[in-house]
Amino acid sequence: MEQDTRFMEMALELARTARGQTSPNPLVGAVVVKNGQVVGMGAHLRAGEPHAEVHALRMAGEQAKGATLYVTLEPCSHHGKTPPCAEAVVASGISRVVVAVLDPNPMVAGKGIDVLRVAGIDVRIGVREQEAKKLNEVFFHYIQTRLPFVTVKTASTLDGKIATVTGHSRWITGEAARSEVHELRRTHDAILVGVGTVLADDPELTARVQGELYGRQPVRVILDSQLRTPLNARLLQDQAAPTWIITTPSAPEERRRTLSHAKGVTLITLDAPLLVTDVLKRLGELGITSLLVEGGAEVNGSFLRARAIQKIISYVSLKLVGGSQAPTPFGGTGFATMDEAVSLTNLSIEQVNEQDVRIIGYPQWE
Ligand SMILES: Nc1c(/N=C/[C@@H](O)[C@H](O)[C@H](O)COP(=O)(O)O)[nH]c(=O)[nH]c1=O
Repeated sequence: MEQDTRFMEMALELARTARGQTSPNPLVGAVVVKNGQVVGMGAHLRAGEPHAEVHALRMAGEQAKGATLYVTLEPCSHHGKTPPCAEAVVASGISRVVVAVLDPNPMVAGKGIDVLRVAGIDVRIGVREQEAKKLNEVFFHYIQTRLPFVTVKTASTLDGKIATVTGHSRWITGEAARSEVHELRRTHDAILVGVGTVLADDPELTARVQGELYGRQPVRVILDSQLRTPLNARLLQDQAAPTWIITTPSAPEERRRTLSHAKGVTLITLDAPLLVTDVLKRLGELGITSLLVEGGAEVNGSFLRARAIQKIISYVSLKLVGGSQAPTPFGGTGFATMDEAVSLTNLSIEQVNEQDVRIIGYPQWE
């Protein structure tokens, strides 16, 4: 029924409006329709606040009786921070529910649907299911693995360089591509770089618009086994966001003392050598559901080697800089043969402007 598709698209659009705000909860949108008229709508805006269905049903009021509810994720049936939505839907008098995708949370999967069907509500599942899954790729990954969904973002020239032989890198991509990266940062719980990038670029690793801080600031994670992060690093001065420095027991004691007193800094000590899997496990335990890895080459190479990347976002600037020693996006030991190269699926390739191309893909590990 194309009506169902049309109204589910509306619910998906509503869900997207809260992008970057709902972590660790999913993005959810809901629309209540009676006799072809939209009488209620809502989105889940922040964890702990009402779910999308509750907002939509409140707006519909009495008109929910005999109406249809479109919702992008199966209504919850367990008492989380808010009462179960499935019961609220039954109480509202809704007679039909269309769900895009079932909740992947083992605690919930299908239970919300059962509550609705037992109450005599007609339920249809799977309208715009692929879009609904993609919208919550982070939530689905985290709820099933308790590990952050890892996106690696790279920016390189057409001949694959992230800097010139002299280390010069500002800028490879233009304004439009770089402002997309700030939007990307805003939607992530944390950004991770290696201390090499801190020493080379002295980055702020904040989400900004026109140079000013804007929106929710991600946690900044620095992999720094020997605590080489300089005290005068910009990201230690601005108090713009927490900075977690992940180190090892062999780091010099006086560096540990100095850095642990720097404002906004938390030291996290893991066994040496720092392993990507240990880092991700700890970040997952600390509630990081989405991690944006911004390099450098060594860190990207270690994530590749560990097969710990869910998504790649690569900006390629159509310019050539040459230099056999100029660094490339993925360093480290690399794979020995082309057979081991990892392919990307679900590709999206778009020109950001006449100079920059954005390539998004999902590594196919198995
Ligand atoms: N050189 C470039 C990038 N470079 C990315 C990192 O090397 C920089 O350290 C990081 O963007 C600096 O972070 P900031 O201080 O918070 O702005 N990334 C891009 O997308 N395009 C580039 O041309």
